[in-house]
Amino acid sequence: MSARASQLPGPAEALADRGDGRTPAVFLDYDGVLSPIVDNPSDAVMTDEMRRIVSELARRASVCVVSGRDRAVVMELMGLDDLVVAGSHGFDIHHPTTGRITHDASTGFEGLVEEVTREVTERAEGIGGTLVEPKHASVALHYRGVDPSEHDRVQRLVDDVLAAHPDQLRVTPGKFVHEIQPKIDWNKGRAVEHLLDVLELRGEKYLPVYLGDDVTDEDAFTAPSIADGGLGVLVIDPADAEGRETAAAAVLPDVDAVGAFLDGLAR
Ligand SMILES: O=P(O)(O)OC[C@H]1O[C@H](O[C@H]2O[C@H](CO)[C@@H](O)[C@H](O)[C@H]2O)[C@H](O)[C@@H](O)[C@@H]1O
Repeated sequence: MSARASQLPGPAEALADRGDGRTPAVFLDYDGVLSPIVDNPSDAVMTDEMRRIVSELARRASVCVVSGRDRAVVMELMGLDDLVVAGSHGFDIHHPTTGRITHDASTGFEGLVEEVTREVTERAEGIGGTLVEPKHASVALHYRGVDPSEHDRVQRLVDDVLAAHPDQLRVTPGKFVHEIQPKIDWNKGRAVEHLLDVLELRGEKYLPVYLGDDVTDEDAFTAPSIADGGLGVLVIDPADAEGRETAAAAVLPDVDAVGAFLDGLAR
């Protein structure tokens, strides 16, 4: 079910309505949730204060990070290596003690991703302001720094790449970024469901909570465990909330509010 973001309550109110005292199983997106959106992706380093909050929460509850980023990159930006992290939009999942967490969609596309990353990198060199971000299981073409008059060229580049691999690739939208991925039925929502199984977080004891800010996070908000009985929290600037339909059940306005919410969770 989708709602206008501007009409949703804060998560504390949404949780009070549920009033069930379950232990949260927390799933966190990275950019726009644990770190504010900035011009250069490599500048999105998590603050010491957010690191403290997330680490302390992980002592009280299960915490997994589910990011569009390459797993190694998001771990470095967080400065934490003791959390379960699902990188590349949930394709590449790692547990700090047991190692790689496999799933049906996790292998078989490495060569294609490498080939497409090369192709995108070569073609993007001709468009000023683009930034190519290679990942384990996808490639991101950023255009935040591209003059708006050139956005069509960026779109054409992506369309051409997709047209050359119509059955193998898809593109997911983001904030001034095109994410080119294998065309596989896997996303952040599937990753959350998989993690709930593998980490044995199912049952009436647990409340699955997912915080995200982007279009790809809607896959997690609509995942059965979040949509039915869990809690999806959209992080969105109130100025943008009127124009955003979401499957989340609650909203927070910014990264600071995320910190305050996580700090108070499971106490
Ligand atoms: O799923 P997430 O952890 O939220 O990652 C989504 C994408 O985030 C990054 O790009 C976005 O944030 C950048 C830093 O604030 C910003 O410069 C960029 O315009 C945004 O699109 C990241 O670079 C991507 O790889 C992620 O897929």
